Amino acid sequence: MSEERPRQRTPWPPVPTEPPTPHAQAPGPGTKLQVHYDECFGCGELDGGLHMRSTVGEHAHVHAEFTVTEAHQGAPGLAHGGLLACAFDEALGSAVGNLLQRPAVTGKLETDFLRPVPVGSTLFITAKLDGTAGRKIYASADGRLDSADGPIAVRARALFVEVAFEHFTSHGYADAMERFRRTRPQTWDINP
Ligand SMILES: CCCCCCCCCCCCCC(=O)SCCNC(=O)CCNC(=O)[C@H](O)C(C)(C)COP(=O)(O)OP(=O)(O)OC[C@H]1O[C@@H](n2cnc3c(N)ncnc32)[C@H](O)[C@@H]1OP(=O)(O)O
Repeated sequence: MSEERPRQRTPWPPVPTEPPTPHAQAPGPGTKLQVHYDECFGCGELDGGLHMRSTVGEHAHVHAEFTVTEAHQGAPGLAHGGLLACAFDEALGSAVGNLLQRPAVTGKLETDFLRPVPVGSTLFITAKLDGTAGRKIYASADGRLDSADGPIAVRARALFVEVAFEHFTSHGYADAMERFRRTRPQTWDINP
């Protein structure tokens, strides 16, 4: 189960990109990121949610931790892969949204599950921005077992696509922007 084991991987990002430039008002290293929406399954306050919290690291990285509980099992004593993918979606989305301050949704999310993740373990996830190409934002993340320098258990790569705020109001709740602002008043006053 060495993390050096070669795996067939396609080039990433898959298209030519610009370097990702954090927004001038992006939170700096050490900032503990706020919940972006209090009913979010990943970071919100919902019973049964993942309750993930993220912190901005150096070099436009975002660090998140996800502790696997009995409520997250797939096989006995082991995390469900789909739930792990969800934790990565949250960490990657948090990096994209907070560092670029651009509203974006996940268009594609790819995960490599390299090691089993047992109940009681904590995944230390580091997400980073890899490049942008117009509305397309590429990001990737590693999840290490039980410490920031533990073995990599899960890797993920994602494409986020920037959307207008109308994406949320026309496909979700009509009052989506009020709901976002109720949780984080200033963030959603930015112009996309
Ligand atoms: C702002 C402050 C934020 C604060 C913090 C926030 C934290 C958030 C944390 C939350 C975390 C949780 C986050 C969540 O859970 S987000 C929820 C899960 N995601 C969704 O619901 C998204 C559903 N999909 C859509 O709405 C549309 O399909 C989108 C908007 C994605 C694109 O439809 P649209 O009609 O608008 O655009 P387009 O189709 O012309 O595509 C545009 C470009 O993208 C390329 N493309 C698209 N899809 C794929 C694909 N699968 N593989 C490869 N490429 C793909 C496409 O080829 C094109 O490229 P090009 O031809 O231009 O070269």
